[in-house]
Amino acid sequence: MRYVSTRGNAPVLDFEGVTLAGLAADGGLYLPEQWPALSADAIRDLRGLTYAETAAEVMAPFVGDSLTRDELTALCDQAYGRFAHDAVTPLVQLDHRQWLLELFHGPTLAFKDVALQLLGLLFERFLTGKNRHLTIIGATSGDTGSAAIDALAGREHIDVFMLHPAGRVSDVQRRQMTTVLAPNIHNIAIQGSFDDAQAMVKAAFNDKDFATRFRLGAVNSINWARLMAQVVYYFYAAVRLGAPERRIAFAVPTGNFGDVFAGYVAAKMGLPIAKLIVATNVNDILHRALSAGDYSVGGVTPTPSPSMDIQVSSNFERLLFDVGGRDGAALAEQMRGFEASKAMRLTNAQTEGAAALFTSDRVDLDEMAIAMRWACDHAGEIIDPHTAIGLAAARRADVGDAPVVTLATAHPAKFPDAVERATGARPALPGRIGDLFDREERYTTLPATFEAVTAYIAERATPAS
Ligand SMILES: Cc1ncc(COP(=O)(O)O)c(C=O)c1O
Ligand SMILES: N[C@@H](CCOP(=O)(O)O)C(=O)O
Repeated sequence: MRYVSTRGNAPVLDFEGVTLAGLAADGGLYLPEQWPALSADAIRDLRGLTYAETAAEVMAPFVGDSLTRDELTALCDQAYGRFAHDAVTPLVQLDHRQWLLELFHGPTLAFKDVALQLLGLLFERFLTGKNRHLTIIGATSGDTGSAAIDALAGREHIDVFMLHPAGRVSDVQRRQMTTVLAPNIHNIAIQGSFDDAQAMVKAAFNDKDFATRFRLGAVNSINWARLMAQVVYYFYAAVRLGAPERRIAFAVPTGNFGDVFAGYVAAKMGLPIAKLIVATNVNDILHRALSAGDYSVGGVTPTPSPSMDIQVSSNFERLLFDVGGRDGAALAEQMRGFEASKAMRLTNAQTEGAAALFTSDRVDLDEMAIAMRWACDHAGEIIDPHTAIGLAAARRADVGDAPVVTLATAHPAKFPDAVERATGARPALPGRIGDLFDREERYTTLPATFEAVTAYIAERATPAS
């Protein structure tokens, strides 16, 4: 499998190359040159497989010859062996039409573990014995950070510098990151928003001297391997609900457009998806883009679903490239315009291409709380604020008679205050992190400037040999 950049001007790489590269050298994002297809028979054959077996089947075409099939199977067994539920990502039925896909049974209680447990192992496999070191620079609005830190703490060939927006993640999310005291983990609270942090990560990759000096790598969903691993649970859920004979709709609480783009990839591979429902909170740039073609950045409003308080959505670029005809030069021009003015109109091809599969919705605070109460009163399920945004959109979407699966992206105990406000129930942390609030925290606060952050990293990171 070969991977190309959305901006058309970076080296074509294989799976190992793309996993280690993160952002493409031309500032774009990597995608497979062609979408691999799974036939209806191949999808039917996924029935009855375990999650790890499904993962190896679905990911094999993307991995190509970068790993043997036995190696891929062993990595999947290891990655998903740490999940606290036998099904890894179990389905829960809410009523005759609505389902939840619980993606939060991994070590840090959010869907990010599904990809990052595997990515940690892939990094190790590709770096070991090659005398190579990777400096990870990541941005988090709360969940990617803890999942990446859990997956990479103590690994020999990797340093992690994780930027989170100071005061804008929940206490549980912050402590899941800052109480990991391994010497290769460096937590930085920046005095700005998640968008500022993400912009700094991209600027570091685009600073060729810095990126080469420290051999930068990515754990955010700019890294293709993240998305590849997330494609799996769409197949896993859909075959359990009757695919390929039945079409399934998915409602996805969305921020950086990674999770829902993985659903798009599943559809491109042949999974019969009725609709992908993009659910945003009041930071609604993606809803405006998909419903009216208007991708223009407003200010970020802090909400009880902080992981989705995002304006500039990395993976939207991947969709615009794919539905817009895969013209890297034209997209590079469009993205340059966006980066300069913080606004762009989608082309007709992009709007129409997206409308074939996506619909979108914006969910405000009251609607979110109502969805939380409905899940609790109607089905006895306590859900987190992000999942509630997905569920609110799922319940009012028009998808014909397709079952609707809302991705339950985080455990409610990560956001106890918001859950308690809406439902009156205060979810407890699972026993394995029950002592989180007794642990020592360590992090550094820095201004949200590229100079401050890169100077801090340069003093501590291992230069490429
Ligand atoms: C709990 C939770 N839900 C939803 C999202 C949105 O996912 P994505 O950024 O892939 O759109 C995030 C952050 O990414 C998250 O942490
Ligand atoms: N919501 C995310 C933001 C980063 O998204 P990513 O999927 O690109 O890593 C978070 O929790 O950090």
